Amino acid sequence: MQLIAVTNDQMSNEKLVDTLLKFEPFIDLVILREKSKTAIEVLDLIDQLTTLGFDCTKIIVHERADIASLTSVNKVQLPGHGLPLSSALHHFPSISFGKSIHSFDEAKEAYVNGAGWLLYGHLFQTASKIGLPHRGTEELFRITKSFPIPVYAIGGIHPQHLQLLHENGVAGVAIMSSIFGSDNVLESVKSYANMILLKNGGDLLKKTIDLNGNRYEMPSDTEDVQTLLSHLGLSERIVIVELNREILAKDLYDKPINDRDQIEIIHFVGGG
Ligand SMILES: Cc1nc(C(=O)O)sc1CCOP(=O)(O)O
Repeated sequence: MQLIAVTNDQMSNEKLVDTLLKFEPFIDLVILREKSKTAIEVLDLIDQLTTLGFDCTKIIVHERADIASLTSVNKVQLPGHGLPLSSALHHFPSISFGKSIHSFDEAKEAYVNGAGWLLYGHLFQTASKIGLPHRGTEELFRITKSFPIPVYAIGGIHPQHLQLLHENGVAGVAIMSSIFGSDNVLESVKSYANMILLKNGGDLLKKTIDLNGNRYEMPSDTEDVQTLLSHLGLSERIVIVELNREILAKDLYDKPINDRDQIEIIHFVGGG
C-alpha cells in the first residue's frame, strides 16, 4: 500500500520545499496541487525540489501536463474536469496520467482511455469537501476488483481506515488536510507511514539519528541513550556522550532519543 501526500495550496514555495524534503522518505508520491500558483511558480517549486535532491519520480503534478512536460516530472493527475485523457496521452506521450474519478462509470471510461491509475473520492467526510456527501467504500471496492491498474482513495482518510482499504485492494491513500493542515506535519505523515508499513508487513518506522557524523538507523527497541550504548556494545565502557552538541551527564542516559538527534560518543581505548 502506498502513501500519497496531496499539497493544500496554503504554503509558500519556500515552506513547501522545506516540508516536502523533511518527509520525502516516508511517502511514495506527492501530488503538487497548487491551484492558485502561476505556472512559473509551480515550475520554480519543481526546480527547487529536484535541485535539492527530492526524487522526481515521486512527484505528480496536478492537472498541468504542460508544466510537467517542461520538467523531469513525468506524472500528472487529471481532475474530473481536466483534459480528455486520450488527447493528453497523444500530446504528451512521455507522461503517465492518473484520473480523478467519482463513480464506477468514470473509472471504466478512464481505464479504457489509458489512465495509468485512478483516484477515487471523496471517501469519508472531510473538512476539505464541506457540504458534499461522501461516497463511502462500496463503489470503490467494486472498482478495485474490476480494473487491473492501481486504484487510490482520497478524502477524509485516517490511519485507522487503512486496514479495510488494504484488504479490499486499494493500492494507496492520498491525504491532504490531515497532513498539511496538521500542527506537526512530519508526525502526521509518520502516523500514516507507520500504519502502512505494518500493513505491508514491515517494521514500525525506525528513528534515524546522526551518530558521530554518520546516518544511523536505530534498532526499533532503542528508546534512550542507555539502550543505544548497549546496542553498540559500549555500556560497560567509559564514554562521553554528547546529545545535540551538549555533553550528557551519566544520570541522564535514560533521556529519550528522538528522530534526527545528533549524538557523539567518544570512548577510550585502553593501551599501554
Ligand atoms: C483534493 C481532493 N480531491 C478529492 C476528490 O474526491 O477527488 S477529495 C479531496 C480532499 C482531500 O481530502 P482530505 O483533505 O480529507 O485528505
